[in-house]
Amino acid sequence: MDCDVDEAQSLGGPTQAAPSPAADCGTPVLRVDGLGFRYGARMPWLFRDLAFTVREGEILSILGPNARGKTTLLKNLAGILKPVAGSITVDVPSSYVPQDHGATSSYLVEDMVLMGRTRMLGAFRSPGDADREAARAAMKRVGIARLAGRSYAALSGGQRQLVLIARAVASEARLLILDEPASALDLHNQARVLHVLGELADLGMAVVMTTHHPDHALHCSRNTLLLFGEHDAQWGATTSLLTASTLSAVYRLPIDVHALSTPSGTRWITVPDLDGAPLVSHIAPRNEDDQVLTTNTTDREGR
Ligand SMILES: Nc1ncnc2c1ncn2[C@@H]1O[C@H](COP(=O)(O)OP(=O)(O)OP(=O)(O)O)[C@@H](O)[C@H]1O
Repeated sequence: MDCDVDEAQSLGGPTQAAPSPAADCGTPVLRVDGLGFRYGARMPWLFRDLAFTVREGEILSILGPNARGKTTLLKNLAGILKPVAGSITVDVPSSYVPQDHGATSSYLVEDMVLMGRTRMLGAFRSPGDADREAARAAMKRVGIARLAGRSYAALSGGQRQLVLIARAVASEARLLILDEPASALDLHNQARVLHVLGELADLGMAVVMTTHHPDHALHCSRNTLLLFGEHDAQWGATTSLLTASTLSAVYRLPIDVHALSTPSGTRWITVPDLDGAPLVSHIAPRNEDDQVLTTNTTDREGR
């Protein structure tokens, strides 16, 4: 089979040109072209001219500092926000799992997961045995079968996160869009969720997820999108993109990347120097202090 190799996409960068995205034979299910967004005409652009592709069976990680627009990008991909520029093409049913776990619902967990079947049922059909079985299978896959009879509102934040992931799995979407799916989870459940996402990808599902864990991206994502400002985004093969120098520049913190040889292959781990954090806040976007990030800022007018 012939494999298309996508063009490398680099919108400037902290240290180097973006490496090419990894080649893949899967069919593209999500195509983003020239995407730009800002929350109002007088607001700064969060990102501009983004272009990337996600294929069936691929997990794309989106990384970047706080407030750089990762959630906003996911909301664009999920159709919750309308792009201000450019286009998004989604060729398969998708399901969005938000970062917020606000629990106002008094539904049982099994009913929450069953809601994932709504797209298949349409407006007027009640769930049948097959739908209940799909919901049960999704809960089992995510490891929350024992929570089925519990009230969703009475769960911990991490448990609710797993329920929402199970609901997305039950929906049989072919593209999962997940906002920090491991953020509220303990180490065991982080590993579990990454494992489940890997299994789903093996079955041909495409996954787009944001994460603050470079290790998670290195573990499971062929390609990564680094988002750190209007003029600074890179899309490329994860192991080539997430180097010590790039991560250190993006997060403004000395970060080492180590390769560990394990029986199942090379594992990459990132080690931040927690004493190396500058005293200035890293949260405020695009102020004068942020210039340290943009050592290789591209002149957008020249493109
Ligand atoms: N509805 C909104 N109206 C105006 N500005 C918004 C709105 N939602 C988010 N923002 C702003 O857009 C910027 C990007 O927010 P977003 O939540 O997309 O960032 P993020 O990269 O996901 O952040 P984090 O890593 O902290 O979750 C922030 O400065 C935020 O305050």
